[in-house]
Amino acid sequence: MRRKIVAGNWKMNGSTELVEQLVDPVRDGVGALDNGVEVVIIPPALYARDVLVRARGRLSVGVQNVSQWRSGAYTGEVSAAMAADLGCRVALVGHSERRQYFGETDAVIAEKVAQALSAELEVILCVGETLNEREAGDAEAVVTGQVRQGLARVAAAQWSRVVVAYEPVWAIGTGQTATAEDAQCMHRAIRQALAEAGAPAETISVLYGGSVKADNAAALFAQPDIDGGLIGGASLVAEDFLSICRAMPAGAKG
Ligand SMILES: O=C[C@H](O)COP(=O)(O)O
Repeated sequence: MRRKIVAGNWKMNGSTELVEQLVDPVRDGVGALDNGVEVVIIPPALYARDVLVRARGRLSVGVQNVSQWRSGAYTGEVSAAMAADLGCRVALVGHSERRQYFGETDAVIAEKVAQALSAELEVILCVGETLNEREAGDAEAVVTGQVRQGLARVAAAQWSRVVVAYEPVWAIGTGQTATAEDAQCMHRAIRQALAEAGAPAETISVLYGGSVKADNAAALFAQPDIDGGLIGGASLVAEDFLSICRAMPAGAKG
């Protein structure tokens, strides 16, 4: 059986005011759900503590990035151990915006995954192809390669803290979503790649991200290999985010 997860990545958005307006209604709304979904808020690291003091129950808190180094003279970096020390449960690693704007390679991402897991955090590894890669027919090879390389250093005992998020880059923030069927195909391929990497693939949650909204979430979450969502823009409005959490079907996955 797999965990069903909806994570809200605020990206570089938010303020003290947004934390005050959004977290309590989301927490209370999640508390009233009976579909078994676990919900994560992933604010900018500076607001993690403010979100943490308001989050409880099935609402947990994550960070959007961690350093590939454990500690030391790395000005501006936030370590996985610091995030764990604060009470965060989850680290997002390898988001396409980190790959695109900060030059993160699969090798660096593998280091970050290792740091997060050794700090006892859960990891959501983000993977996804660009439009050019899809049009060239390379989408599956690119995505499964990112899975293999990003998770190359995961030890056998750590797989229970690994989640993968498939986000086609062309669908992020564009209003374009992969069809539920296309997303399902890629999720199946990701699960196959996980199995080939020696992971207990049928137990690992694979989330979909990229313009997920209240009106397309149910069709995506109904697919057998889509175990939840990684939500950007729609996670900044409590009612939009909660509608997506509510779209998760009640039955077991996997
Ligand atoms: O991390 C979240 C994703 O990049 C999706 O963002 P979006 O829902 O705004 O398309």
